[in-house]
Amino acid sequence: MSVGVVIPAAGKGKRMKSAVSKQFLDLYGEPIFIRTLRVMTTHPAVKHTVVAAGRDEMAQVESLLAEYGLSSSGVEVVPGGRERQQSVFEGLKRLQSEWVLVHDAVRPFVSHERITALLTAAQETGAAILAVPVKDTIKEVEAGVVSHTLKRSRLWAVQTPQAFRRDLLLQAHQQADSDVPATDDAMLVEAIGASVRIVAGEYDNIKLTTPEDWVLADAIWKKRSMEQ
Ligand SMILES: Nc1ccn([C@@H]2O[C@H](COP(=O)(O)OP(=O)(O)OP(=O)(O)O)[C@@H](O)[C@H]2O)c(=O)n1
Ligand SMILES: C[C@](O)(CO)[C@H](O)COP(=O)(O)O
Repeated sequence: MSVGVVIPAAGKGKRMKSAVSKQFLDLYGEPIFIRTLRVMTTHPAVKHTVVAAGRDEMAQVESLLAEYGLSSSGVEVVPGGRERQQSVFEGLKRLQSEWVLVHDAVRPFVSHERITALLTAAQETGAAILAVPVKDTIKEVEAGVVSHTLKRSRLWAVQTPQAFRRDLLLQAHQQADSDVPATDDAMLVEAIGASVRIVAGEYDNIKLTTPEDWVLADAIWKKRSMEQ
């Protein structure tokens, strides 16, 4: 199975409120995105990885790839876009593999076991995503008032990686409605009528987004260290 990876890493991390873009923040001795790349590039199915970096951060990414020994791991850097969707599209255009994984640079805790399960599921319908059942009750709100309570048993919190047949994802990006930025790639594939398979993720496959997430990251890191 030939798999290429797109790592969108061109965000500014506004919600993290950090001095530097959060993907560069240190996570126990290595930048977050380096830890994420190490997981993805060491999966046996992965042959080529493209990092979509901020235009003003490309040299920094290239330098860190060299510093942490990832330059010769089939990792290429391209300029990302103003929205995550554009960054993914730029990376996707560089891949030739039959299958593609799209994975946030700031999700360093995904496991090879879940990546393998995701790739297996994707081969059934051409698209599969990791997700976990929602634990809280979710409500729609309009003008500060609840307008609708969603049926929790049908709700999943979506993660990455997301796996697709490359030609399907390329078609989805090419046909995307640019007026409605997609917050994940599955949304684009759904929009062209493809079935997206849900694969059980892990609750510790968190996306580092706000300062509070560091507490979680620390606990996950310590738990993993004790298990080794
Ligand atoms: N124009 C963008 C925006 C986001 N991303 C990437 O998409 C992933 C998930 O996005 P998110 O967590 O929202 O990161 P930011 O956009 O940086 O965060 P914020 O919304 O708080 O600014 C991150 O790896 C981020 O670097 C990207 O490649 N290009
Ligand atoms: C793709 C994603 O991680 C799935 O939950 C999420 O939609 C990314 O959102 P962000 O605002 O770009 O972090």
